Amino acid sequence: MFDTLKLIVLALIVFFAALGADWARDPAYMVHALLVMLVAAGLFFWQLRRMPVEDASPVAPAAPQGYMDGPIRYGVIATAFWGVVGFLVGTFIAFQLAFPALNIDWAQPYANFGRLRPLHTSAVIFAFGGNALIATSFYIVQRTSSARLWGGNAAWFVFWGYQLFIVLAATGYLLGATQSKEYAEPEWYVDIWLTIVWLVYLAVFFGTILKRRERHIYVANWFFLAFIITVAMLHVVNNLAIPVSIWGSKSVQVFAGVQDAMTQWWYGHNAVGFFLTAGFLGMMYYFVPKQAGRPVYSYKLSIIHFWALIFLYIWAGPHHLHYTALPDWAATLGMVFSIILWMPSWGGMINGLMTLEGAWDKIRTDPIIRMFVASLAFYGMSTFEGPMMSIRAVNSLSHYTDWTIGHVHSGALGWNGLITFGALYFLTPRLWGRAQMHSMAAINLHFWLATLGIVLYAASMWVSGIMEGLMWREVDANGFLVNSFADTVEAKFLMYVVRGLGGVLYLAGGAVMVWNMWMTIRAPQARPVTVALPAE
Ligand code: HEM
Ligand code: HEM
Ligand SMILES: [Cu+2]
Repeated sequence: MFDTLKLIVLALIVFFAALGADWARDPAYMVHALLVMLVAAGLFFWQLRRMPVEDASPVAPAAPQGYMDGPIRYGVIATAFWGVVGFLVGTFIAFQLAFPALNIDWAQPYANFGRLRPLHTSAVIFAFGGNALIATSFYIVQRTSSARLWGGNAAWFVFWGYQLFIVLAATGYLLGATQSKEYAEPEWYVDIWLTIVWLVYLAVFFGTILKRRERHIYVANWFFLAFIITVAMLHVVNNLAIPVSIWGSKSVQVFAGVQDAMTQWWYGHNAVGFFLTAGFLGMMYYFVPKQAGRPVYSYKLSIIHFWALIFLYIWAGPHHLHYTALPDWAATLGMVFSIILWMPSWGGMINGLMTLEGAWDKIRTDPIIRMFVASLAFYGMSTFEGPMMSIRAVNSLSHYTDWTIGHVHSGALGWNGLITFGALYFLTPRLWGRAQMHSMAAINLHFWLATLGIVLYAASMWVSGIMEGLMWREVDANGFLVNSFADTVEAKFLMYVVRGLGGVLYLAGGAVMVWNMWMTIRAPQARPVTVALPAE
């Protein structure tokens, strides 16, 4: 009965998607409708073939046992795949900025900087970071709750639904569909789809916590839960829009003017705070103690900095809107909260680093631990730099310059990137039942390629950012501006090349990791995959 219903729904989706493709008002909508039609048709036939013939034996299949690691294995591969794609596009747009001729004529308008930039930011944040968060949260919540993922195949829906979201978003950008909100570029129907997937994700995660067999909810799960709930709220409010037509991708924002700007940066800043910070802290609180073989340094500190972090982050958004039409008091509020935010941020860093107390020698001997430590160091750096940049006087120099880009990437490449690599190295052997990663030397090489890449990236952007900021405000004795905008662009050329080379190194490190993961997965199995059953 339920299976037949599924078939009917899928057939309806195929029908309406075909209609949408025919009546589409723009190319992005048409391509997306065709894509949805193909996916739904594929699912229709898959479902049809799975349905039992009439007199099939009535024996019910045994209820699955143990942890549900299938979607996590796929998530680990997806994380590595989208990571390399995102780094590749990042490196390409970095060279586009240095050599504008790379906006190749015949590939216009699809491959110009304007369309590839959001492709990069979404690929690294949502595809690479998002898959890492979903996979690790599913892994961690099961182990720390001694329970199998709630909701049966819902976890598979979350995985595949999320990949569909990524493909719709990415192809949409290339075809010119965007609502022009940074980190929230996808158009209305893609947003609706993500909302559905995200609510199922929340249900699976929270359902697993509810059926846990441990009395205690481990602190990593608090961070993941805060991340999932807050991102749902941010996503829905920031994407409130009215479509111009249900057969087209264009929509109109509900908010206008400065209200729209404030909503956007409330979203944008908390995407950093909850997606790139709280979720990744959840990862940190599981993998660092596990890999170090030590308990968390201070459980009390983890609780205090958790509540401080989520309370403070939400107010800091206006630091993105200094010297705009936003009222001064609001900008001051954002600035003050940003400065206070330094403390709980460092609380997290200290808790992570001090977990190594008594095991400091591991930094020398264990390349995975070294990745975690470097990641925490970059987290500490960018959460010191951020509060500083929130101060109005500093922001008047840094805003609109490459300093911001340097800040972003010391956090993104250093903190988010390195901790994810460490987590992938931790998970791959365990999920595929191998004794350890294929090559420790390759992890070491990856560490140095990535670190050197970050250093080149951040250093070149600090130099070029502060230089252009100072050049823009330089005036002569009569009060006239000394430099034209083009002068600053010219002056930055060398720094852009250095940044691009940093990207090449970081990308090369990613390629080494993919090779290492591939070799590990291919190696003969050392122990059974289901190592542990949820404790009864
Ligand atoms: C190979 C590595 C990478 C390279 C070469 C690279 C390069 C770039 C470039 C050239 C830009 C545009 C800058 C501009 O418009 O002036 C950019 C923007 C951005 N990238 Fe990356 N990127 C890399 C990795 C990452 C990763 C791993 C993340 C996140 C996890 C990330 C997040 C971002 C964000 C958020 C922006 C927008 C910044 C802003 O608007 O202020 N990038 N990247
Ligand atoms: C206490 C922590 C932090 C504070 C107070 C903070 C503050 C700031 C400030 C003031 C800006 C510049 C706004 C502008 O002039 O336009 C900024 C930009 C940014 N920061 Fe942070 N930051 C923090 C941590 C981080 C971390 C850890 C990451 C990444 C993992 C990050 C990612 C970003 C991104 C992506 C932008 C660029 C937004 C855009 O304009 O597109 N921040 N941050
Ligand atoms: Cu911010």
